[in-house]
Amino acid sequence: MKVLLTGAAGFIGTAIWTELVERGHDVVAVDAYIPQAHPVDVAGRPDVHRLDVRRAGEWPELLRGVEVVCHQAAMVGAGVTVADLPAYAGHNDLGTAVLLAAMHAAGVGRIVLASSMVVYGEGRYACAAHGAQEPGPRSLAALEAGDFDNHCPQCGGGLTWETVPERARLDPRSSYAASKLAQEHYAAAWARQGQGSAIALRYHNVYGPGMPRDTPYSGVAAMFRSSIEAGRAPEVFEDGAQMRDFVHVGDVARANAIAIEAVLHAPTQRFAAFNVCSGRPISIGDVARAVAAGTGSDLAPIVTGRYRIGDVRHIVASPALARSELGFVAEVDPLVGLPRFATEPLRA
Ligand SMILES: O=c1ccn([C@@H]2O[C@H](COP(=O)(O)OP(=O)(O)O[C@H]3O[C@H](CO)[C@@H](O)[C@H](O)[C@H]3O)[C@@H](O)[C@H]2O)c(=O)[nH]1
Repeated sequence: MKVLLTGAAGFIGTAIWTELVERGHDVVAVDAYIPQAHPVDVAGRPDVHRLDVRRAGEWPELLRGVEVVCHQAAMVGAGVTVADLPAYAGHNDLGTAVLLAAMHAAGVGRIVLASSMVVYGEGRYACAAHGAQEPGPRSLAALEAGDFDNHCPQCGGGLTWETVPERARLDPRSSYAASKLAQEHYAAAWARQGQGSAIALRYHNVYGPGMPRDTPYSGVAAMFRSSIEAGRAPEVFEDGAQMRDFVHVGDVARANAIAIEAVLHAPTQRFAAFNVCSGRPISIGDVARAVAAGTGSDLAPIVTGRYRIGDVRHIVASPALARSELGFVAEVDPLVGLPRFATEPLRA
């Protein structure tokens, strides 16, 4: 199958590219031009077509004969400042819209889109007395007082977290999250109007070799190992009990390959979203301990009680729909993958 892969030179794109080639697919590798804090250097890579993702004129030639597009190119991270808003909208929203229009014009009707768990906002919660709850953002006063947990809006009591299914309420809370949800909406509209079919893969916390090193936009696992390499103990925010799902980049690549094969045979006018996660929830404190153990360092993680405004408390995916509909099950347990990640090469 001929697949056009955008973001091919990035951390996740590189892993997908390898997986697709191993499966015998013909890959048109594109590095969509996204000037950001940590640009991917494709100088000296004639196998990667470099273009500005927002420029329509460059797509028709590349899309010739393509059956499925795998769209990974995006500006990532949580949105560090308000000044980032136009960059997220330009590269993620407009970039995707331009690509979808070009696909329609070229008669390419299948797309797999990289989305994110950030479209959910907070995870899912239940109160023992009042059942399912959707807490709003945590107040600054509560965070300042070291009260990191969400509370039941009805009784103020504690909430237990639950895994988030794809049908959960969508509540994007950052510029990045807004742009990821917009990408999903554009893909759904394109599928309906243009007789296409789209699958969005909502990645949870992805880690693995080639991950960008310590930048404001990189994930916490890379930050923890960078701290240790610099001789500093990893700093765990809040109380370290916040829960996430850490999924290995190799599993993410496999999920994309499976989705590409599935979307080719999916009915037209269909949009479907799937969580891509390990299915093995882990606390951030345990992530820090797993990475520290893998480095062999005796620098124990420090729980600082510091916090980031806008962080959600717990966000843990349900892997059930991806398993039942796509047949995707992650292989790498974070308790094995994170210590191993501690000594794998990172991207500068
Ligand atoms: O030095 C640090 C940095 C972060 N954290 C905590 O670690 C957790 C995870 O943080 P992070 O790795 O930044 O991921 P998330 O906040 O879960 O996810 C956001 O940040 C990721 C990295 O940019 C993006 O991939 C996601 O889409 C985006 O939602 C949060 O509770 C942070 O407070 C620490 O304890 N210490």
